[in-house]
Amino acid sequence: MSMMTMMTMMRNDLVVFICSAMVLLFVVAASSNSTMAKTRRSALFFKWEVSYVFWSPDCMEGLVIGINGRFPGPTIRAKAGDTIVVELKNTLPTEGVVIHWHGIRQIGTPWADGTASISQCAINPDETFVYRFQVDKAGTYFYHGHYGMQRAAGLYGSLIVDVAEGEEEPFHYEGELNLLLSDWYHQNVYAQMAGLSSNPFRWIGEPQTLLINGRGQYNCSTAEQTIRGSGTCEITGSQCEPVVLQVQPNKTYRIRIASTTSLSSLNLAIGNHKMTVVEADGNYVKPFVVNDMDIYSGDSYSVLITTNQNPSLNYWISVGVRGRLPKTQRALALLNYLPNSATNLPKTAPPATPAWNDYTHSKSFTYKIVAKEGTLKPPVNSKRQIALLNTQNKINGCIKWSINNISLVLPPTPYLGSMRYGLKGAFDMTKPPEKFARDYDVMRPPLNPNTTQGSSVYKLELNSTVDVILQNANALADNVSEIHPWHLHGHDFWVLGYGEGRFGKRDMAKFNLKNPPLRNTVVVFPYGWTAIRFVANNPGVWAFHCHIEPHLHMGMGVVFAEGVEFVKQIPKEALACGMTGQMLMNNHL
Ligand SMILES: O=C1O[C@H]([C@@H](O)CO)C(O)=C1O
Repeated sequence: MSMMTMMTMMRNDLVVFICSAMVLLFVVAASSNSTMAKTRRSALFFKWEVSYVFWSPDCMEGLVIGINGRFPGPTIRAKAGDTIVVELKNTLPTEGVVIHWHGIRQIGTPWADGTASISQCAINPDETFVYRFQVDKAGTYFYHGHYGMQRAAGLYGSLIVDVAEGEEEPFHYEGELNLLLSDWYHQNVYAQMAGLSSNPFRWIGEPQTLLINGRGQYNCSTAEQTIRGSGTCEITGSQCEPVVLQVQPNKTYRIRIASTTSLSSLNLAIGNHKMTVVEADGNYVKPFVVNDMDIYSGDSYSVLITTNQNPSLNYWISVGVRGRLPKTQRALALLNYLPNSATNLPKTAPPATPAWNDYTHSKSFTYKIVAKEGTLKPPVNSKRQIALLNTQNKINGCIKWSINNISLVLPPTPYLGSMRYGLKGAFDMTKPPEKFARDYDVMRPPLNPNTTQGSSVYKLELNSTVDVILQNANALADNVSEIHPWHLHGHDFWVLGYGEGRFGKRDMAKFNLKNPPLRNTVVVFPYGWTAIRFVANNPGVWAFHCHIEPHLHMGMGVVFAEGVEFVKQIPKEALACGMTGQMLMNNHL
């Protein structure tokens, strides 16, 4: 099919749907065959425009990157097996954009992963790109910008996938609530990026505000007063109005929680209510009960709560910072037992966030996460073990993060196109290191802080089982080692284990092969290691990186690729830049 025909078809499809509504949602039954009645597949169409919007996420006006004039972006709700089609128009005046569908594996559609320089060319201003992919697995997901630091600029929203028609979740609930957590900076991301690349280095610092569903309250006296409406900010009816979750007494609710923070690791607790964790990153876990939970950037969870407390009261939902000395006021939302008024404030103070450096507490939560019975088990052996040491380093006096002494810089031609068409020189073709020096002391700052930059790729044998050991270390300053949540694109992985200090061969004996949780994001604790296993069975090129936005910007990531020769139907729009763009101009693709 020619490019023109394809574009015309796409346009014709959409012409039918264009109407005055900003977001169009059409459900098209794709199969009504009787044998498939239970697994009816639908296509859901969305028409989005990305633009700058003046918004007051925390009662202070700033500029966000919004979708269809709103922040956060619209929630997508689909059923497992559905195809999502997002026609994304970039109306940012002078910069490109892409959207990553976090947690969706993009099986067979690696070009729709939404990673600039990896899966596609950034969409130019005034141009449109059509993402078309299947959501194959029920769960709690989200989407976000994956170009520069556009996620931190507010380009994100929820993506919720229900079980396929006729199927049931393995737990029962009567109502559902959704909390998309994020952090917010008053400094714009362009100034943040410039600071991160400057010498002397300018760190972004802690966020001004934590947001719940895009709402927070900066400098509004105390958040408690804010909810009461007696703070220093004008709250009522505004964009920063606190979130109120309405519930009926004596029912079970599923709360979906996801974090798309730029920096902060979070802890969430609900006054008087225990939470039963049942899902993590779109995979069921063996249910366990907690009073509070940690959520790292890139994580998503579902918890069940039962509204069995005193029905004449309302309760606080409190979100605070973990792992870094908190300078940001905790965020509060209200669990509002109906028919109580939401102005009826809880009698007790919001639940306290555990001490920021109480890692024992964090570890005890993380270690409780194991797979629900019946979850796919990992292969017993792996074919290859890649050890990735993260260090904080310097290049020409600028601070970087490196993996095995390479700080990731992305090439101008997206890998997917350059590898698919075998273009030489599109990126650094040397093999990146699989190990780090035996005598590297992870407990001390690097002896030689200088590092190198690179764009090399870990090529994985298609369908092979790969183990990755994420090894944390001391940063540049003495006695500092930070939390890093690592996110893998294109796959779920099993978390085989965690440990303290430097990983050694003996630690393999302790790998959990019985019920390791399947996830797409996992934390590496300070001075610790985390081991994961996955099967490289999804042809494409996939980022694996720290989900802390400034850390990725400073080079904290690697690129995996498998079976790229089998990738089909990369839309030309995904290739229209760099060397693949030149080939298109010369009619060679
Ligand atoms: O990447 C980072 O840089 C700063 C600090 O290490 C240097 O100023 C910080 O806290 C980070 O997480």
